[in-house]
Formats: sequence, structure tokens, C-alpha cells
Amino acid sequence: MAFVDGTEVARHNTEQDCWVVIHGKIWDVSEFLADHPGGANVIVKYSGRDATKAYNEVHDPELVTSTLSPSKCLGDIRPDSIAEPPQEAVASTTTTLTDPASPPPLHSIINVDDFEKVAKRHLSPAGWAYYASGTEDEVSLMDTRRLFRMITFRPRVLRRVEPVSAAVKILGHPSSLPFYISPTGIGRYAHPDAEAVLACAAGKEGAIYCMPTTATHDSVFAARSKPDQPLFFQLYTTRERSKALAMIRKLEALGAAALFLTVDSPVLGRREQDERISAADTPRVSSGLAKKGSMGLLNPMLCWEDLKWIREATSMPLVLKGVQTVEDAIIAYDLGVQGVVLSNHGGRSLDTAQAPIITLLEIRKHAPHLLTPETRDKFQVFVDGGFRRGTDVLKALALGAAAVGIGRPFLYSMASGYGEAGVARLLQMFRVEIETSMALAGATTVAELVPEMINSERAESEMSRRIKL
Ligand SMILES: Cc1cc2nc3c(=O)[nH]c(=O)nc-3n(C[C@H](O)[C@H](O)[C@H](O)COP(=O)(O)O)c2cc1C
Repeated sequence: MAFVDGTEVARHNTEQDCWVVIHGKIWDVSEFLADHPGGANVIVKYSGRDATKAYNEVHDPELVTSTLSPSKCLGDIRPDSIAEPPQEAVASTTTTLTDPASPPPLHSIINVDDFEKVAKRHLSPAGWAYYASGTEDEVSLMDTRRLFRMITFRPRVLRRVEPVSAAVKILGHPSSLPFYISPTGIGRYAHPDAEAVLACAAGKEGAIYCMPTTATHDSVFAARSKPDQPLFFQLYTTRERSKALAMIRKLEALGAAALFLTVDSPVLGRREQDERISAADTPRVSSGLAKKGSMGLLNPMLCWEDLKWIREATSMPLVLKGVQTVEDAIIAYDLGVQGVVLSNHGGRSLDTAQAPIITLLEIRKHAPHLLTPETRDKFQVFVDGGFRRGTDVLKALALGAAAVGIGRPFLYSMASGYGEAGVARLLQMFRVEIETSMALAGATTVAELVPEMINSERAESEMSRRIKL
């Protein structure tokens, strides 16, 4: 293709005659302006100039070639002959989302991804590494998102979808949303009173929060939006049973509504992002900040027999958090616990452990009795890891989960100085996405989300064929 000089491109700088350069190619977008979903103005600002930077911020590299006809590509720009984009144009297209100094106004944050991008810039390097990382190659961390994309909807139409309610009961407690906020340690990177902020915001929205072992429990209870707001409590047993018992007693006295016993982390996985941060002052191979944070909490000797003393120690509903196979889900059910969370700790324990949604599919296939509405009164299956969209949540519910858990997004939502308002906004964003997607799928209640609304066959092809029960 012929080279065209920048001075020639610069002449086509009006709405009627508008050329732009994207990735070194010159495009005549004059006719396309009226069809641009983001409006004509954002392109006209770059007429006669290089628009690559602004284009990259919102578009896939291939989009321009798949959208415009090849006849609109006029050639390659002669290197170094093109005018730089106007500074004010760059600033306004990127909005404050790329302003490194101050966080953008909350109303400009419209999805989980936005919160994450802002948090990445405003958290300390150590905080970001601790929150965002998974273990080793982070395969499990990324796999959850891949699986959600492989599962599609089979929406039903003409169903009168107003009003919509996303309400469920979680361990007998009404929740206005079909998810709870998952326990996450070291919340102070995001906010000095992270757990209290999460508890309060959840309560105001009629949602449920599960606080981590490491929370300052009294202040979390004190932060409840009303005295009867249910709060769940996640427990690491530690090697010393007496300490675990004392913790259970304390949480019972405070009025915790359920005990989530974490079972996927007998030891800590290696989080290399954490490790790189602390490598400068640690000459040995270490497990970085995560190791420091969990020192003394984990118990590699915890086993199924321990459920007996834990069960006897408390009448709180007991949920095993971190079940990763149908085999273990069945054992848990048979032992009479009140639920399981299918989870690989958000990709922070055994790397390459299968995605929790695959474990849910295993249960659907091999132990469907664990998912029936009748069973749900005494045993509930929850699932967490990678839920970032309302549609992700609906897929798990339709496949039989009673509710899902969401972790990192809530840390990101209160970082950058947003505090409780950020958490409230995230809860409302999830509500809008969930209720909108329910209506589009043809369901007005969570009970109407049924497996037939989902095509999970591609994901099912990744299920193990070695399961023997
Ligand atoms: C920063 C961070 C800290 C966590 N701390 C705990 C914890 O103390 N106890 C626990 O059981 N799970 C912990 N988890 C796991 C979460 O409860 C949950 O399983 C996971 O975050 C779900 O994945 P998501 O973050 O993709 O939603 C933590 C996760 C993160 C990201």
C-alpha cells in the first residue's frame, strides 16, 4: 500500500471530510461518523491526525478493520509525518480514568472493570500485588473468566418480565441479592476500616457480608446497618484448637449467623507477585506478604475428623469454603454440614486447580440431589471465583447454586478513597446487571432461572471423566 504524507492527511480535518490514522493506517471515516456508537465528536477531534492512542483505550485492535470496508483504508502514513493528537482531546477521551493523581468521580465508574483499573493506580504496589495476584502462573485465577465466556444463555421470550426480584435466602437469611461479599484478609490496603465499611454497606443494601478471620470482629458488628443484620464469619482453625474454640465462642457471643470454615488452604500457595515486592529485602525464597499475613492461621493437620469437634463446638450453621470436587461435596453433605462453597480461593491456593464452575457442573452430573430445591432447605451449594458480571452470577444460579460469593471487586470498590459510597455503588451496579439480565433471559425470580436457560455443553466437555463415586 502506498505511503501518504501527514500533510495530506491533515487536510482532511472536518466532519464532512474526516481522515484519521489508526495503527499507521489512514482511514476515511467521513461516512462512518454518523454510525459511530460513541458519537461523531470523539472521532472528529482527531480528524487529520493520529487517533491510535484514544482508539486503543476503548477498542480491540481488529475492530477498525472488521467494521470499515477495505476501500476506506487509504494507505500507510509516512513515518514521522503525522501531527500529534491535540492534548485536550486525549485528556477528554480518556476521561479521568487515566488521570494518575486523583480518582475519577464515582459516577463515572460503571462496571467492575472500571473499579479495578482505578484501584490498580491508587493502591500501593504491595496492596495491588496482594489483592490481584493468584498463585504461580495464575492459571486458576484466569480460568474462571474463560469458563464464564464458554457458557451461554438460552433466553426465553414473551414472558412478562416485570417486576424482577433477585432476592434469595442464604442459610435461611433473606438477601436482596443472590450473592454475598466473600471474606478477604488485609482489607486495610483498600480502606482503614475495610471490614466495617463492607458490613455497613452490605446491610444497607439488604445483602450479606462474610468477614474474614482476621477482621476486628467487634467493630464489624458495631458497624451493622441495623441490629438484626446477619453477618457470616470465616474461620481458619490454626493449629491450636483452643484458639479456634475461643474465636468461635467470641463470634457466637457477637451473634455471627454462620461459620464458613476454609478448607482449601492447609498451607499457603506461592504468590509470586507478592514475592517480587518483598524480594528486595528477603534474600531467601519466601511466600511474600501473603505468608506474613496468614502466619499462624493455617492448619495443615485439619481433616474431616475435625468437623466433629467443630460441629459439637457450635450450633451456628457450618459451611465448608473451598470444596473443589464433587467427591468432597458429597462427603460434606453426608456429614450434615449446612453448605459448601465451591472455590479455589480465587486462584490463590493450588494453581491450575479447576474452575469452581466446573465443580458445580460435576455436581449437576454426579450428585444432582445436592442441588434440588428440597435439599436447599438444609444444604446449600455456593460458588465463588471470578464473578464480575451479573450474567456470571445468573449462570451459576441457573446451574443450581444457591448464591455466589464475590471477593476482589469489593476491595477495589472502596479503595482510591471511595469508601462506603464505592461499595454501595458496586452493590447497585451488580443489582442492575443481575435484574436486567434476568429480564432479558426471561426470569422474574431466581427460582425461574433453570438449567435449560443455559448452554454449558462446551464447559462440560472439560469435566473429568475419571470421577468414580
Ligand atoms: C485479597 C484476598 C484475600 C482473601 N482472604 C481470604 C481469607 O482471609 N479467608 C478466606 O477464606 N478466603 C480469602 N480469600 C478468598 C475469597 O474469600 C474468595 O474465595 C475469592 O476472593 C473469590 O474470588 P474473587 O476474588 O474472584 O471474587 C481472599 C481473596 C483475596 C482476593
